Amino acid sequence: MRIGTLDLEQFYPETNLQTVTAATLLTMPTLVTGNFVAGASALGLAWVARQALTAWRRDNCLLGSDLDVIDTRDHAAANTNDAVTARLRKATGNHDLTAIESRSAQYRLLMVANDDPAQIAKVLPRVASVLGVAPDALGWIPTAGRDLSIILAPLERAEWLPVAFDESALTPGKLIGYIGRDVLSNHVTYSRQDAPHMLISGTTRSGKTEAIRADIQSMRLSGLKPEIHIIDAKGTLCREQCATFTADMREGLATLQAIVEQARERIKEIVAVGCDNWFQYKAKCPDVCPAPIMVYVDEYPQLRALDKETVEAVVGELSRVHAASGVFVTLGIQKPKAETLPTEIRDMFDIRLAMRVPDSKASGVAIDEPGAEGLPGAGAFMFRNGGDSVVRGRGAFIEISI
Ligand SMILES: Nc1ncnc2c1ncn2[C@@H]1O[C@H](COP(=O)(O)OP(=O)(O)OP(=O)(O)O)[C@@H](O)[C@H]1O
Repeated sequence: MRIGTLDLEQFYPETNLQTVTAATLLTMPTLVTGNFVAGASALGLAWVARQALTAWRRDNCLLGSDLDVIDTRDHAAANTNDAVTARLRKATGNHDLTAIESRSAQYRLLMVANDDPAQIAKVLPRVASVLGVAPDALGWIPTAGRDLSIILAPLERAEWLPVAFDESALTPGKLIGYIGRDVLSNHVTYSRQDAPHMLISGTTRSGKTEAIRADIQSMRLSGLKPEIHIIDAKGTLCREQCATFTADMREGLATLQAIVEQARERIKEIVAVGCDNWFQYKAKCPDVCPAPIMVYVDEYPQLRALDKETVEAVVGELSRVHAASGVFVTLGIQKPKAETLPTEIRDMFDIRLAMRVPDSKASGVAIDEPGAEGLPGAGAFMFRNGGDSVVRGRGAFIEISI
């Protein structure tokens, strides 16, 4: 996912000289030998492949996936931006264009109804100057919906809007986590049923603690009465309502070992009634199925430093062997490193939330791609759920709830 890189070549596949030349050279031998049908088919195939690649690159330019048509009601008050509208009309000669401005947490969004994204792409650098931002800081979604393009201009930090924790995005009876809102202001959520364990990365002041708080709140609001255990070396999560809290790593390890015992017993119970996992068990035997157990370990490397082998064995058993037991683990980590988070463990943590991390290597460990090192902090995130593409946005600020 890229925000702000604007490559005009993406919008002119038909006139891309290199592609046409390469395809012509490739098909030359068949044409020379007189096999015109094979030559023409190869040329056609090259053209179709180029079109498909272009569409893919264009659609992945910002969000990495197809977008639903934007529901403007979800955005903060939308207004026509006259300066941008005038500049767009002048630059394109299209007097039907109107830029509607709204805001997401960190961006000013300009929605432009149009049937020719290329026309707007060409004038984006000039629009950037009207908005007072560098052209490469502009985000651009050329195919945001039917005849709709969206230009994203980053807001000054002082203008950022906090994202309220919005309970309406959750579903009672389901373990849905509320992350926050993406760059277009859509809710970002995930389900523990799709992937049980979560990794939250972020340096100091990045918003990691707030993200953990939002997750705990989400789980509580599921109505499934989760049993919450918190192991937090810094102690900042001590105000959360929970079954156990400790800032002492030895005690934390003992808590995890006790939970592993419970997980082993649960798996026996689940298998005995012919189920594969806790969710099936819950659906089949709601009266006897035990509550979900949520474990939050903030600053995991500190716990690991206590006794590397034992901690890894316990976290490995919980996350891998007993992943179906209804025990859900969330690890918080400031500086994700391959040494402290070996692949065997990391691979079990499919829900990845990265706030700002120290460098691109850490971003690679946190979210399997660079970028989180450039996040501005205070809740700005990159989020990935399993194999899905990364979503950018701003995390919920739990103090404000809807
Ligand atoms: N989602 C958010 N929206 C707005 N502001 C936020 C958000 N998350 C965090 N902040 C701001 O950033 C500050 C630091 O957040 P938080 O305590 O979560 O950071 P942290 O990464 O856990 O840092 P530390 O490791 O130092 O505790 C908060 O006090 C708040 O002012």
